[in-house]
Amino acid sequence: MSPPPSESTSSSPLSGFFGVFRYSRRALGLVWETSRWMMLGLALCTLVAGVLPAVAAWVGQLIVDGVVSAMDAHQAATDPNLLVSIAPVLKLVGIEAVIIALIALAQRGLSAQQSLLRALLGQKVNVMILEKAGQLSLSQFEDSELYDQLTRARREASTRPLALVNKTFGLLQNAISLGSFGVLLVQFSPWALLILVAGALPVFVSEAKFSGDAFRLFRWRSPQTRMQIYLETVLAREDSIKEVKLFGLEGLFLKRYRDIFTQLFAEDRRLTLRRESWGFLLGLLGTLTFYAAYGWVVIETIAGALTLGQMTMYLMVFKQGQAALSASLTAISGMYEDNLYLSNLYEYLEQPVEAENGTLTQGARPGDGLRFENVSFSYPGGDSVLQDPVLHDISLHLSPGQSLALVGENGSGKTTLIKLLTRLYQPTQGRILLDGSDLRDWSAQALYERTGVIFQDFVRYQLQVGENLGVGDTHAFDNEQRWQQAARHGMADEFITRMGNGYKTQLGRWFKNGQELSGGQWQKIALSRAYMRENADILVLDEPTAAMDAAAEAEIFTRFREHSRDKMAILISHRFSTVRSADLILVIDQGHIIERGTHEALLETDGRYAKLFKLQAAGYR
Ligand SMILES: Nc1ncnc2c1ncn2[C@@H]1O[C@H](COP(=O)(O)OP(=O)(O)OP(=O)(O)O)[C@@H](O)[C@H]1O
Repeated sequence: MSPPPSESTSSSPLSGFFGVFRYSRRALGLVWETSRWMMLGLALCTLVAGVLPAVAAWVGQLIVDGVVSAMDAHQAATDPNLLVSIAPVLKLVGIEAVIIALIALAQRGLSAQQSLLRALLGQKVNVMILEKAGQLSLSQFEDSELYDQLTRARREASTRPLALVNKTFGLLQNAISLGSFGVLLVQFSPWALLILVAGALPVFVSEAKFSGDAFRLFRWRSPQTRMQIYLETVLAREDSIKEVKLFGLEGLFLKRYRDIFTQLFAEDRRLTLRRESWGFLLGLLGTLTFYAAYGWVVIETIAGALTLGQMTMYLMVFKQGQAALSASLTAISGMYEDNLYLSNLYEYLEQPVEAENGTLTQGARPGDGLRFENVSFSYPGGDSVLQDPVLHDISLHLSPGQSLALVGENGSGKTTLIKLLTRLYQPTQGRILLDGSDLRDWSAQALYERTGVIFQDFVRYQLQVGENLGVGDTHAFDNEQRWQQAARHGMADEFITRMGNGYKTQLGRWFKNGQELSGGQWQKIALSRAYMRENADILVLDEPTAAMDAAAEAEIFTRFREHSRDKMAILISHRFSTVRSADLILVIDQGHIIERGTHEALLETDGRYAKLFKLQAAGYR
């Protein structure tokens, strides 16, 4: 593993400072879209909580000076009336109490709105992230950098945008307070204001720098964090725990998990210690300036230049001013981190999506079927440029009513061919035509509706049995009649009706009363899911019966042939018993078609197919 990026690459604190506001506008926009009323409420509470502390300090001065002059008047009076002397001061105390109550109200209002917004905004950002995920192509998903961005974005989706908004408002509130304190302080001396600001500046510079370092660290080590998340999943999920236990992998994986943590923690500790020590040293400067100003105010009061009330007010203003300033600086450095998070989020959200140009819902030559014309393909990314293409110069034609079987060793490219045919990837060379028109020109919707595919690694949804079928056709997701019809075709109805809740039985172990199915039963579910596509005329089964018993397999194919009589059927199988009846068999070897023909013709040729067939047949004898 390479070391973390050197600190020399960090941006200057000044550009960091201006960069701090880069995403504030977008974060505010997000809040505005989420709830206008709450945003206005936040602004109002911020204003109130910002202005009133200075007003309270000013009223405080009036009270102290009022008390002093009331005391003098009371002593000098020949006929002292206590009520008359204290009435004006008591009125001021009452006003001060109301102001403090208003500040408390504004702060409660802020925290109530913030906590409601946190939930709403978290949900909104998560939905945005997931919607975007739905638009990405398969190859984008397989790009590890994009996947990192997605993981990082999801990890802090519910907190960061609101944190940025809160800090922006907090900053605004403190800026208003500081401004109003400034108005009071300037009357004492403009230098006092300057001292206050200068004392706090070094802390800000160091905070801006360290937050930048923290984020770069966070970004740099995202692959390790992902490995940790992955190990957590493997060690704590029911679908992997069986193998982990039997192979005794707990110790091995836990060690790896701990090692990653130890390494990451060492970096964290280093950064935290540096950040806090610098923070303390530079913070001392702030304290020093505060006490210097304190001394100054005291001297001026003793010298008679300030009244007691003014002294109290200035000390309060100094104290609160400094608190507001350091809160602003912490907010700014926090905003810097939030900004870096948001930059990652928007980088992800703004990933270009492959334009969907196709609009065709009908081909140029309806009924022509599928054609591959000199198709070659390499997987994007990685070292694939240096690698041989996964498919070379593939040409084939399949008419409606015909069946095609693909045979070949593991990794020869059979599934890849299906991925191209379903437009999950685009050919690197050549083209694929459906009814005489390039697949690229077809509308995605029309294409998906015409194809029913079951991949080897079909998804086992932790939903009800019926819904596991319903996902095959979103228009009929809840349609129980259609579930039953599809299940009968896929031979799943028999075991489904025997289950406790029939089609409403929950599958998987994630939820209460969830039932687990056998491998073959899951395959029957997947197969039935493909049959949900009533209008599909291209049916593709990639190893659909590998986990089924021989009787079920034979029955499945009899039904499949009946169902696909006038359709295009494509079958991938390592079992020759299922392959032999196909109208056309292609033998693929390292991405090349090396033989093609019917079962009988291929046996006659006595090539690779004949050899493999005889090998398998011998195994059964
Ligand atoms: N997403 C991917 N990215 C990069 N390479 C891939 C990807 N998927 C498959 N490959 C590579 O492409 C080649 C063909 O894989 P493919 O899955 O098409 O084989 P297959 O013939 O279906 O194999 P099997 O019989 O084992 O299912 C393999 O060498 C594999 O390593």
